[in-house]
Amino acid sequence: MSYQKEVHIAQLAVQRATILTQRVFHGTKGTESKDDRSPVTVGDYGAQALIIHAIQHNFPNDEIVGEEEASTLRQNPNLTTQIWDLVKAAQLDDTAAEQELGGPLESPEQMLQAIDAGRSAGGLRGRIWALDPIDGTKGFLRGGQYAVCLALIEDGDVKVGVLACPNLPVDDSAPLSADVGEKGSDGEGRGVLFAAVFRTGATSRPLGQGALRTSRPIRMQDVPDITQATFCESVEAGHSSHGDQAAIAKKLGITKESVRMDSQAKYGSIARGAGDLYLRLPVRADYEEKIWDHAAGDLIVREAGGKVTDAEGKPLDFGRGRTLKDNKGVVAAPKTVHQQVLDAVKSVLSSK
Ligand SMILES: Nc1ncnc2c1ncn2[C@@H]1O[C@H](COP(=O)(O)OS(=O)(=O)O)[C@@H](OP(=O)(O)O)[C@H]1O
Ligand SMILES: [Mg+2]
Ligand SMILES: [Mg+2]
Ligand SMILES: [Mg+2]
Repeated sequence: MSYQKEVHIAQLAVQRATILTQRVFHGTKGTESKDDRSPVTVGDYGAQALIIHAIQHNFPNDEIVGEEEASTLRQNPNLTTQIWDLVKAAQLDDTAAEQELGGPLESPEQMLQAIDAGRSAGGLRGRIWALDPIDGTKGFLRGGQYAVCLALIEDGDVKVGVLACPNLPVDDSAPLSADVGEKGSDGEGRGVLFAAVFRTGATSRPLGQGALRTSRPIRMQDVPDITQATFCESVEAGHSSHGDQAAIAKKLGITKESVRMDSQAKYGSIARGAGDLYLRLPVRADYEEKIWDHAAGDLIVREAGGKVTDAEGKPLDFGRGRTLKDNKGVVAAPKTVHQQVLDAVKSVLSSK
């Protein structure tokens, strides 16, 4: 199977969803108090509805594991109306592309049903889409990095992965910096769409509507000297262990500051050679990573010449349900240096 239709639809679907998420961000900027999470709630539900509608239109027999579900939304008609107004209005300029996605949704009830179609339990058999409508919620709220993430898992293996990152530079060669990571902005030159298909490589293209089909290949960069590597990690100290990650970097002789950014933008950034390593060491032993937080990024990095494992060196297992219950942590690096990085990870973890 070539998965050409799947990747094409997935790209258009996340692209359309970012029209909504960007409108939500701009529409609420300055009007909400800093700790108000309502924009992300609206964005999460709206983006999930739009993407599931597109999947169901094109692949009606596939299952979907989506992060959100509509039960609390059903109790809140005002919020439902607010989201419905945004969902109705989020359309691609390209009418043929819009038709390919099934066109606009028909009613608020259809929207709620679409959101709830993301309830699959996942597992080892069949075609299952993993969807994170807004990954990096904190990044989204502060105008920093976030991603709209969609992957197709077939019989437990990721076959297609797409990541829309509205606040990353379009330019694949733009170096990572703390500014790109933590602040970001969606001004000129920002917005990138990463994609990968199993065994055919990874690509990026501008997220802007003018350039629907101008993908270019991306590769991780060589790391001839690990001490010069740039590593990415989560912003939130509660999501990955900054202390362990600093100790691993030190063990490798890395002196550069880490680049902290929210979301799977970390996977996209290393896949295109803007950084080198992504380290995510667990803070709590009982947390199970969710498949929608990793599936697309895992494939994009592997197809760009990288290797992705957990902290023990096992590949991420997407066939175990809604979570990566057999994995702890994430270590993503170019193939050539992955073992060296993993040795440092094991050494730091065993000395704790
Ligand atoms: N305890 C714990 N440990 C690890 N991961 C967790 C944890 N709690 C939440 N999450 C998930 O982290 C997702 C965001 O990951 P990031 O790497 O972007 O983290 S951060 O936002 O920079 O902190 C975030 O995804 P979103 O909810 O889509 O933002 C969560 O699914
Ligand atoms: Mg997430
Ligand atoms: Mg999310
Ligand atoms: Mg969440």
